[in-house]
Amino acid sequence: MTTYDIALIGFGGVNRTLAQLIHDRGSSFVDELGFGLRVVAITDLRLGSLVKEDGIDLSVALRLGSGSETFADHGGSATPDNEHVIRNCSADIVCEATFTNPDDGEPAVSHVRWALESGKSVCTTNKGPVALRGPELTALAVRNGVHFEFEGAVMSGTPVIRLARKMFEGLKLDGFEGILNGTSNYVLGRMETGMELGKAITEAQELGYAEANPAADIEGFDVQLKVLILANELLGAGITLADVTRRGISELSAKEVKNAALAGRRWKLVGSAKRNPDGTVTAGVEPVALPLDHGLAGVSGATNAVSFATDLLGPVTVSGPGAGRLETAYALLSDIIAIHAAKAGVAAHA
Ligand SMILES: NC(=O)c1ccc[n+]([C@@H]2O[C@H](COP(=O)([O-])OP(=O)(O)OC[C@H]3O[C@@H](n4cnc5c(N)ncnc54)[C@H](O)[C@@H]3O)[C@@H](O)[C@H]2O)c1
Ligand SMILES: N[C@@H](CCO)C(=O)O
Repeated sequence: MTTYDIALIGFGGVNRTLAQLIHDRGSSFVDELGFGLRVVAITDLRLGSLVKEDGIDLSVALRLGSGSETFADHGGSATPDNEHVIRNCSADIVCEATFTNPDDGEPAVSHVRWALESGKSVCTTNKGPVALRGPELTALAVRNGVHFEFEGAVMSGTPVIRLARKMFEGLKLDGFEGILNGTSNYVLGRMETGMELGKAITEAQELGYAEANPAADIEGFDVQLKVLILANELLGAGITLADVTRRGISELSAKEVKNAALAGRRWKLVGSAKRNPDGTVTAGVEPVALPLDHGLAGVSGATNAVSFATDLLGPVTVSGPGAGRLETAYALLSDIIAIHAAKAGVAAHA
């Protein structure tokens, strides 16, 4: 029976929920998915680091976080020791779910690089490494015979990247437009009811949607990274973050948002990219007051949706959860499933 040993880098909402899934359903994975999962290392800024080659007792790890206990109280260290843990633990797969840093993607870029260099595959929901160093890290994975998967970096557990890659073969993608941030979409919906921006943001934080610094959601930095990922990964745009224009929603008042809804329009934060006749790609993020009959106007709450412009089918829209601890933990599980399938494929052709 195949068992994958997992290292969890960052033990917050997403990786903690993945650990809960493994704890609760791990025994059914073997029958359902053809493999078992065992967590052999966890690091976190607040909890430190814990490494157990025969598997960490997740019922113990999952109880930590609210009190003063750290991994140091359970045979581990009070510090994350990320490079040592990532390079030396026995994990087959590293799940990187630390804070997204939109400036340079660090330290997550280093976490991913250390894992790939030490022959470990990586699954990540962290947009930084994917948006800012994606091609370089993918090439490093190939050179080391491992996998770099990042389905959860865009639209959480909604499999937009793998779907476009596998199901759009033969189609020419000329662009996309979408609602790619659950927090801002949830906030705009609450503002339509008259709720002030600050209170709506607090609600999104309590629901586990928001970034550590919610300005990333509200000012469009999160969508800017996601537009860059989709443009480069799916349109082959070859652009950089500086090429993606950005405006957020903090410029909108609750009154403007509410009045627009009364006038038959809905404010949405829209990320888009369009291939120009000369082959270059123009990309950006901006708030738009959409007419109610627009395909994206009805996308509410933390739901995301992206409509791809294709040559043979016209617009094709993918919609689903764009944020949420469980939804995003599933994205990491879907990455592990993809790695297992790739390994099985290789074995089948060996
Ligand atoms: N929550 C969602 O809905 C969602 C959806 C898609 C993608 N993401 C992305 O997934 C990542 C994790 O999201 P989350 O909701 O779990 O965030 P979170 O803030 O709940 O958890 C992040 C954890 O990482 C830890 N951490 C930060 N820097 C670290 C470091 N250098 N070493 C070790 N641990 C470190 C923090 O202590 C924290 O516990 C983020 O990059 C986020 O943008 C989140
Ligand atoms: N904070 C992000 C999480 C998903 O990337 C959002 O609200 O969409």
